[in-house]
Amino acid sequence: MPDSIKSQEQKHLDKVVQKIQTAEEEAKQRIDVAETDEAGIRKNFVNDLRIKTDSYEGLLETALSVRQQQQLLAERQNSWQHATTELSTLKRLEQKAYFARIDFQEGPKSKVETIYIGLGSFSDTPDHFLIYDWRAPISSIYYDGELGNVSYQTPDGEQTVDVKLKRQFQIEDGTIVTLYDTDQTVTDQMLLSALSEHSDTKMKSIVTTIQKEQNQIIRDTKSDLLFVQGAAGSGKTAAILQRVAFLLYRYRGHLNAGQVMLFSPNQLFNDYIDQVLPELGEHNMVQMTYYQYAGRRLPKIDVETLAQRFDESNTPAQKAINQLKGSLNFFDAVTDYADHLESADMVFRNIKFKGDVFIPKEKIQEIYYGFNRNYHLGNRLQATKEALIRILNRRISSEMKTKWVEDTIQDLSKEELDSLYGDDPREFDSAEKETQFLSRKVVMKAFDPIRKAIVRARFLSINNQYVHMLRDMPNRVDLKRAGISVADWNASVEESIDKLKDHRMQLVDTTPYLYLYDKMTGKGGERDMRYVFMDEIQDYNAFQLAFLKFSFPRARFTMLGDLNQAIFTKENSRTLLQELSTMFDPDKTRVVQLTQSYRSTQQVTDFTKHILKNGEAVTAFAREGELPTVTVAADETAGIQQVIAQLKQNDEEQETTAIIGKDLADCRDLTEKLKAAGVAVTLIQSENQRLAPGTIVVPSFLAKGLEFDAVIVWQASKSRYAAEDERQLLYTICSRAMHRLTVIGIDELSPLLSDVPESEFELV
Ligand SMILES: Nc1ncnc2c1ncn2[C@@H]1O[C@H](COP(=O)(O)OP(=O)(O)OP(=O)(O)O)[C@@H](O)[C@H]1O
Repeated sequence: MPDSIKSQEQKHLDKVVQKIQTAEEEAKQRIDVAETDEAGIRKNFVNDLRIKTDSYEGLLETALSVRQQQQLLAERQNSWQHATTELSTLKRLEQKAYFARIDFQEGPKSKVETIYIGLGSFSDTPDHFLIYDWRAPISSIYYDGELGNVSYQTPDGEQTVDVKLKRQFQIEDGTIVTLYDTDQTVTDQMLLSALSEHSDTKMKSIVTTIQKEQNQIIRDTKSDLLFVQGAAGSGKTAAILQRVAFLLYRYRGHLNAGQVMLFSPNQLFNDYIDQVLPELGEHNMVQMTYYQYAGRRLPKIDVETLAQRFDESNTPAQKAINQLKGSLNFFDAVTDYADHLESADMVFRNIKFKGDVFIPKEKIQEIYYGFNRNYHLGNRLQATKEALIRILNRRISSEMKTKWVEDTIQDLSKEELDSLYGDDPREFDSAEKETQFLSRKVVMKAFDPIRKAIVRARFLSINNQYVHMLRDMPNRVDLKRAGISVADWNASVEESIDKLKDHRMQLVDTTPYLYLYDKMTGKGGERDMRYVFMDEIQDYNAFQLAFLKFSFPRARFTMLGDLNQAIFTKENSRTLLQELSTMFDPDKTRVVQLTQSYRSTQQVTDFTKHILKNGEAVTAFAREGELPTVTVAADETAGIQQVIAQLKQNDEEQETTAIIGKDLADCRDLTEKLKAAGVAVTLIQSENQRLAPGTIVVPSFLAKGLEFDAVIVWQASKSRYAAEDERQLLYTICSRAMHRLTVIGIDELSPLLSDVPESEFELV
């Protein structure tokens, strides 16, 4: 690139930066004005306000004046907010005004236009944009195409332009460090340098180097279901975060971050990605793991944790049962069962008062089933509650005459009396009237828990109902076809009952349980949620997906996953896809496949992909690195020595390392031994822990979605990874490495690695 171009661009940049600085000054002034005005209004508010309460007109005048002041304040606050947001965008732009320039022509005769693209828009006059936001429709041409004709979507339809120049900049503190012109033949220099950087405990935005396929995901506005199958490291997570930023921009004013939700694989991952949106000047969306989502609604039940689920070793019968409980078939069966409750079989509980039955369950049942067929579960329950409240109100008078009420009144202390009288006048015509007043108050207070129990539908029993449903299931699903004997099913029901008694539940039961509860109580889901994102979809089951669709009826779904990394559902993940396809309108479903892996060097990607058999396609990105190393240590002590030596080298070369063991027990053991040898490491034991800088030791099931400069696979031995269904797990672990992969087996290496050609690793 000739220096003259660089200096011309620098001149242009200087001009833009100068205008940004002017705009910053203006924004600051507006902030000052708003602050002074606000202080003034508040001060005058007190001085000016004359409270006139002697006449109706006076009251009205006072109210109007308060309202007027409030409006003035709100306006100032609005303009303060606006200017503050603008100032923070300007400050970011001042450092790095833009990262790309595009020259294009709208038609053969039109003149060539130049635009610059950055993290936010900036214009010096309303129609003169010096910088375009990367999310603006026109900016799409930077990501979507090379030179020549490129189309992009505008709110008015598709537009095609002839791109003449595509230039990328690296700018630091207002100075152009480098710039490249790109065309088809040149590898993307910016991407290469972005990918060669060291890992961090926080993910960064990829706005400057979004790739064409990723751009399709980011800018999709049509699909009800956008499904992305993407190889490990293909930027699925990166793409959804930029997609959230895009949607918040595209639907500004109609969509806020609270209406966007991301289900992520674990809390560590939430922690890892939580800076990306703020970096882009947006608020974070609602972020939760499915476990947290379900657990939040089941505060009294201990839901099985990830670690417990990972350690579970199920018999073939249990596996078949879990598979059935996670299927769409089962979802339909629960729906049927719930519909059937409209006419029979709802389980009721007595409403009790002071240990005695107050309204018997038979009575409740009579009321509940007394409404006509037009009543569905939701309004039937509502009508029942209303009827029960009426019964309760009628019982007040008779209860007032009982002995306990009289006794209670006798024993009331002065404070208790005062609180019963409240603000009511204490003048009564007779002592009898006064007793009556107090009796009513005493009874109403005592009935309060009953009132609450009715309002909260405590006369229903979700636990009993769930058990009833499980017992009834053999009538609704074809157990034989699912490969389950009646005896095995019944045994599993008993097991669920035992767990429930102990306030525990397997994850596979939580969703049918919640779904049944929502159906019983007529909940229609959260209608306000507009976009739901689900990462690592391969570890969900179809029931969960159907339930989320039911729970967020107005949301559009973006689901991302990698069938190669199904560490919990294993081979079942393939049936998930089929089931998913029946849940959404095919015309509104879009499937995108990402095969290029950006995370790892070519050498690491080539190695890891040979772990898979019949896996989804993975292509390495041409970034060179060293060959992975494989060691088979004679015993554990030798293995640990190898870990220590490797850590030393990684530290010297400033490569952040994660040592990934299979389960928690292995990781604990290794951590202790490393610490005893004087090596500083942090053990990550649960998904609720924070990611720590420095070397970490982490069990496989918590490493999902994360990445590290260097990975040491601890105990890649036959004793740990031998079963065919552990291939995906081993693949997931190895694919966390960005630059360096060290595989250490003890005694005998895992046979799952035997297909990796010798030329793809170094034996040490
Ligand atoms: N277009 C891009 N520009 C720069 N970096 C990118 C790009 N796409 C992906 N990356 C980087 O590649 C790495 C992997 O991306 P990400 O974690 O989003 O992949 P993933 O598909 O979710 O992977 P996995 O399924 O293995 O968790 C990240 O460091 C991300 O920043």
